[in-house]
Amino acid sequence: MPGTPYDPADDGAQMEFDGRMSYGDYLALDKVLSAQSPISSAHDEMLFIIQHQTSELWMKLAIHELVAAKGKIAAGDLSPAFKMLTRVARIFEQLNSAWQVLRTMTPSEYEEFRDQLGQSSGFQSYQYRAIEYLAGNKNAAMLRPHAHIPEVHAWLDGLLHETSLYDEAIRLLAREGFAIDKAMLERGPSTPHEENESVREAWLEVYRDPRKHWPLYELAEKLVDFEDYFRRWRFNHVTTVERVIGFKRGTGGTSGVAYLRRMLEVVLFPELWSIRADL
Ligand code: HEM
Ligand SMILES: N[C@@H](CC(=O)c1ccccc1NC=O)C(=O)O
Repeated sequence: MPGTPYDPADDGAQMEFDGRMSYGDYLALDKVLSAQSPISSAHDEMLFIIQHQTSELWMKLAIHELVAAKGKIAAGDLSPAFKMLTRVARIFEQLNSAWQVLRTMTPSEYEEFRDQLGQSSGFQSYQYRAIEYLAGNKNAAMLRPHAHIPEVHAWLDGLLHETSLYDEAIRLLAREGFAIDKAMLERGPSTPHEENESVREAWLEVYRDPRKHWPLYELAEKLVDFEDYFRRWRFNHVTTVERVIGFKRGTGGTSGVAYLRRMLEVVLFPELWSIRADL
């Protein structure tokens, strides 16, 4: 009715929360929204903090999905693993779009607070390292920046020594009857996977007759999708870094863009890429 302000309570909206769980209670918004504490007076520092915090939240979900997907592959229960891996790819798609927000920050704006960051850097993101370990990019040297937080170090060390998502896919190939080298199956999982002929042969067979091996074929494509989006994340990162700090050294102590370009060469699932030339 004109002139009468609408009151959603008339429609049944709950308006009182004494003793009842509210939206903010459930989501612990008191904690989440009080965790942004800029250390400078630069306007863009809030953007920088929120960009990283939201990335870390999405990474938390990606880890949750990757751990579960690995378990499902190990159990031979592929359908739920497919859903989880699709979700991980979508998370990376989301993180890839998010760079557009950060890119609105110019070098001059970043320089207003960069010095205050000290030696902190995304290089020390333990969730990022966890994702790399889960995917199979195992490098024990990356544990060192976490020695000062024993629980985090122990968690990452555990992931370093556990099988990766790809190790589990290869074990599944063996269980499905493909002739996978024994050494491949028995290797300690704390070193990075290196391209292996028996694994290549197995995936080739899968791709040459998808209908016969549909679940493995679908698994392979989910893995490729994940790696595809992950590569795009690395590329977006290095391009944003070049745009914002050029070829300056990183606060984490690395050469910066040169280091990140080197990381673009990482291949998580080499056989799944190399067989494409033979199909
Ligand atoms: C203006 C924005 C950014 C700049 C200038 C920047 C710069 C850098 C640089 C130079 C490095 C190399 C390590 C070092 O510091 O020496 C690095 C690593 C890293 N950054 Fe960023 N970064 C930015 C935004 C982000 C964002 C939004 C994230 C998301 C969480 C992120 C995550 C990482 C990760 C995970 C690494 C380690 C990569 C690896 O070791 O492969 N960075 N960053
Ligand atoms: N490595 C960046 C600093 C940086 O980007 C950063 C610093 C603290 C927390 C997160 C960061 N993001 C990604 O590396 C730089 O060299 O400017």
